[in-house]
Amino acid sequence: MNLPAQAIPVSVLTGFLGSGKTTLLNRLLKDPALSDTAVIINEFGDVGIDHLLVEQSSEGIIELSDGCLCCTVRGELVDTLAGLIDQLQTGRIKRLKRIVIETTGLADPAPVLQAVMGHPVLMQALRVDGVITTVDAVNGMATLDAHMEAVKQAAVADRIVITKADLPESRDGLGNLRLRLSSLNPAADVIEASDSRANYAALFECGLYNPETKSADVQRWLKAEAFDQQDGHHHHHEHHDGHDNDHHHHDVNRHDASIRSFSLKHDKPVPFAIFEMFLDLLRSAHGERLLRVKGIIEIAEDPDRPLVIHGVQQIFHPPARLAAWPEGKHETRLVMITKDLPESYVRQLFDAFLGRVQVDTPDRVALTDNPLAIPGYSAKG
Ligand SMILES: Nc1nc2c(ncn2[C@@H]2O[C@H](COP(=O)(O)OP(=O)(O)OP(=O)(O)O)[C@@H](O)[C@H]2O)c(=O)[nH]1
Repeated sequence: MNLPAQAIPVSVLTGFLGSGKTTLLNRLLKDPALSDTAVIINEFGDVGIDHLLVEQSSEGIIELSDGCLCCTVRGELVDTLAGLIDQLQTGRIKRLKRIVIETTGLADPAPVLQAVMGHPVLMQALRVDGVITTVDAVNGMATLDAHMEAVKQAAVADRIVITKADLPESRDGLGNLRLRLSSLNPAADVIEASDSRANYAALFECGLYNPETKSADVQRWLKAEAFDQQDGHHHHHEHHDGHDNDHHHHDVNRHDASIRSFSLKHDKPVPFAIFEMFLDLLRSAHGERLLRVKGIIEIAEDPDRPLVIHGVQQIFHPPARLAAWPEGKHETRLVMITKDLPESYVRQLFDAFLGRVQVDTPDRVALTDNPLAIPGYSAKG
């Protein structure tokens, strides 16, 4: 996790096909707060030659060549980012305050985040600001029903922008769409594009580093309270193999039912090796299912300097140490958004590693012996 002010913030703008990413970005780029922003746009069908494209970056726009960012263009994204950093360091670009990567509508944003936070060179120079996801007020519900990618894009967002809410045909469904989005992702701020407040301040600077205070702002970044409020709503899921039986949510789509958002806490210091084992097991056995994991950990060996972790699927940023705890009590907090990984399973694993074993739950040895066993779920999928 890069905290220093020099690290360039990277925002990922995602959202389903035609949901209004480019329209939103064009509007935002008129704001002087977004001057000196390099925009990397990954379009289908564009033909580009890498060095030519990177040269265009002095004008602020880089378009990646065709293909899906999550697979074929992934290497190119890393090259493009590395090229930008190189040009900045060698003085060919004078100023670069921010990078925005607009993904294709079908892309899973996870690999884009991973490219920034899991790459040994890039992560020296860049820091993840956040994920902004556009959701179309007219077609959003149907898109979420039909496309898992759209559900994932909403689930990993830090900010969700509802577009086209100005169109009269969106009115009837808007309330339900908002409910669905906040149930999928309780921590993301949801804002309408037509709202004058959908501006730079509302959509950017959602990362751990707060440029105003020039320090880490854990509360703003982790938003653990939002997950706590949500926890109560989720408990009914757990007894039914992930199927939703709550009468208030009878229309929840099966895609949404596979997504879980929850927080874990512990009020005693955790030996580093124990925490590392817990996380390693989760990553190696269920990495694909961890859409996003953030946390602040009280480590027994150095309890005054909390460890901050951030991961997307298997890839975790190397943990950062904060100089001190944010105000309030020292407490380990982890927030997770998972897919096909029930909260109860992760909770039991966490408890087992911390030695908080209940009579009817397996202990650490039992879980490490058979880490792939999730009740009600097959090992793959
Ligand atoms: N009325 C209205 N139209 C919008 C809004 N946002 C986008 N649109 C229109 O929706 C269409 C698609 O918008 P784009 O910004 O191109 O969407 P996109 O997500 O970038 O599209 P792709 O790159 O194809 O995935 C365009 O015709 C826009 O003018 C909005 O808030 N209100």
